[in-house]
Amino acid sequence: MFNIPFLDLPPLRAALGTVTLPGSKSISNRILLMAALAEGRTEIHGLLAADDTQVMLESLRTLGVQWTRDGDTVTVDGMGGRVPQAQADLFLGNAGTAMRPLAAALALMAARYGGDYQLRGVPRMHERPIRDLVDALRGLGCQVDCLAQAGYPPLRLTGPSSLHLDTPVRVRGDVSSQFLTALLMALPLVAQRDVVVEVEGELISKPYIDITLALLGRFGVRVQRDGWQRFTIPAGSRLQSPGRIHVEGDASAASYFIALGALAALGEPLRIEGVGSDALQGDVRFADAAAAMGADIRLEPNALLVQRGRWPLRGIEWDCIAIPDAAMTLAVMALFADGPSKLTGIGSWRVKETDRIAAMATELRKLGATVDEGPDWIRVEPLREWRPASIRTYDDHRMAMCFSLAALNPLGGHGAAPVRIEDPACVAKTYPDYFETFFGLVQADAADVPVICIDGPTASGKGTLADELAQALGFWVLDSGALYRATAWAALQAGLDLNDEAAVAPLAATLPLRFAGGQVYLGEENVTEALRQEAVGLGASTVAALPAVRQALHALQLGFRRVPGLVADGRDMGTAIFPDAPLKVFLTASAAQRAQRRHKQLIFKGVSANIEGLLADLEARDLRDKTRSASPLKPAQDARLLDNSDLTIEASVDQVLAWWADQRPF
Ligand SMILES: Nc1ncnc2c1ncn2[C@@H]1O[C@H](COP(=O)(O)OP(=O)(O)OP(=O)(O)O)[C@@H](O)[C@H]1O
Ligand SMILES: Nc1ccn([C@@H]2O[C@H](COP(=O)(O)O)[C@@H](O)[C@H]2O)c(=O)n1
Repeated sequence: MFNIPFLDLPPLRAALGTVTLPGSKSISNRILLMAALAEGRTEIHGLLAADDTQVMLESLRTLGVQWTRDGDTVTVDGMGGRVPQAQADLFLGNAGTAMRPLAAALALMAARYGGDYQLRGVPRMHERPIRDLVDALRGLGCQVDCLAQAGYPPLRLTGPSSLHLDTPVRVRGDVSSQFLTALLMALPLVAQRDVVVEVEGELISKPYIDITLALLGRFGVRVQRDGWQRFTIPAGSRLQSPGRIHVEGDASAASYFIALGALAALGEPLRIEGVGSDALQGDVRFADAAAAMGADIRLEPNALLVQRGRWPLRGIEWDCIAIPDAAMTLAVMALFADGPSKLTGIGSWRVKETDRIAAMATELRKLGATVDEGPDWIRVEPLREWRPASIRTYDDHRMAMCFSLAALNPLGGHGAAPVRIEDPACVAKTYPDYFETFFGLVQADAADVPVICIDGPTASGKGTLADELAQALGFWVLDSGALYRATAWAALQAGLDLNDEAAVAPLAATLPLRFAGGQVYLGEENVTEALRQEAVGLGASTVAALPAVRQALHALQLGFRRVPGLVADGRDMGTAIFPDAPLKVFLTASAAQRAQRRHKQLIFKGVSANIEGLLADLEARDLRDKTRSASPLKPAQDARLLDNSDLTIEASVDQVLAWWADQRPF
């Protein structure tokens, strides 16, 4: 996950590949609660691993539920209808799918057996209305207190109290369908007699109720539904574990990849695995809206294949009442259409993680779009002159994910503009690896992918600086010295003369080199430590003077220029490999300083060394690197010079980040 203040996306032009969706958030949290309330042990496969499921799991543990995790399988020992802990204080973050169902289940538990539970969340959770559920629970006879503001969390649920199950439970359905879901999941706990729930007002997000009913069915509870206004939980209903259950992929998350395919899968379709024609989730109907805009979509039972169909996309008017979450993606797709698009039925956006209508309109306008909004609709004009924009995400995972698609702007107008996503880590709520997955599918012109070059003599701190910059910006790193070191090491292992250009160059061209998890591998062998030996460094500077070796490693280095960007450390990054890089830094420090740093580094690693010897070695290496004919060590003409002899690592990093910030258009 990119846990950084912002993530810059370069302009993107195509998409290709296969994505396997994470488990559905809505299904994961429903199953977790049902498994906890049920009799028996449930093995849940494909559970979403994200913030919203984590708060549910932690809450269940606080309530005394036993569960274990093995990869994406969680095994829950059901508590058989009674919560072990009669008192608990639960923090539920911003997870509506945890707050509402837990409120209903614990209110009924407290009423029936006695108890005292407090449910709280982040400040935004305390602004999200829950009055309709509170009213319904109070109507049932539960004791529910709103601890800050009437109708909003935090809540306190106490008991015992007597329940009135003989008259229908009434709940409003026009603000959030989660209130009805919460009641339907909790009422089997007290269904000694038929319990009837009546919905007041037009029920929104009906497909989510279908999910609830289907999952209740898997747990042995067959709710009778009369239209969308009346639901009966038959007397004697009890939640019983189905044994094993599988969570289907997240259909709302699929919307980003459906859109990606519709916009940018130009030759062959993007394959989206985890949801398909037999999906439970209503958000899979997003595919209908995308198809109406022109996407070419094929449905398989557990997969979607999407590619560009009509182009430009068609502007649409669409009632999104059944797909409120996925509908946000349509608003960004609308920028690529041939006419305006109007999305209606999205009043619930106002009470989600943020006021999504206001947030969407504000951020689309930053890109240059013309947007109108109403209480429950938004209208978006297509965009031709895109502006680089820094997109605020409002602690809303869906804002971050759907605005990633704006980086495809070269497909939808003139020019090519980078897009900045602020607080990209907000995707942790439902899809921690979203950006890594997205980057694995998209393609950019190499020239659009930014590179920061850090060249300079040995032990000046290039590697350290490059790693810190890459971490701060979410970029890849190229330690080009490792390529020359690996060549030298492999040549030494093969008993070659390091000056034998004809023998060493073919070795460099076919190095089975792999970087993974901060380690360097040659074939299956981890050579990270071996390559850092001083003798190998000296050998590297010998083979690096051979033009055929440099030529052999050239294409390999270019391959590191990948979305979202690269920090490249070496000797000729700015002069020979990435001459078009937008920022080149030539990093130096006095030879004495560098010898001291290297000495300290080696002593720290437990390698004995003396400063005089190190100084002599590094001066010899500097001389060879500077005086060789092929790509000698020297600053690029447009490089910024940074002498860090008297700078801390932090100060050097800040300086380069400041130079970088100056160049960005945000
Ligand atoms: N500004 C700095 N102040 C003090 N120490 C530093 C500074 N920058 C780097 N160092 C330290 O100097 C040592 C050498 O740094 P590093 O390995 O990053 O250099 P390098 O230029 O990449 O070397 P090489 O070219 O040999 O790979 C490390 O121990 C690092 O922590
Ligand atoms: N772009 C580069 C990088 C390195 N070299 C040569 O490799 C030697 C080892 O590099 P380190 O950065 O790992 O110390 C170095 O002394 C150079 O001779 C190079 O030529 N070009």
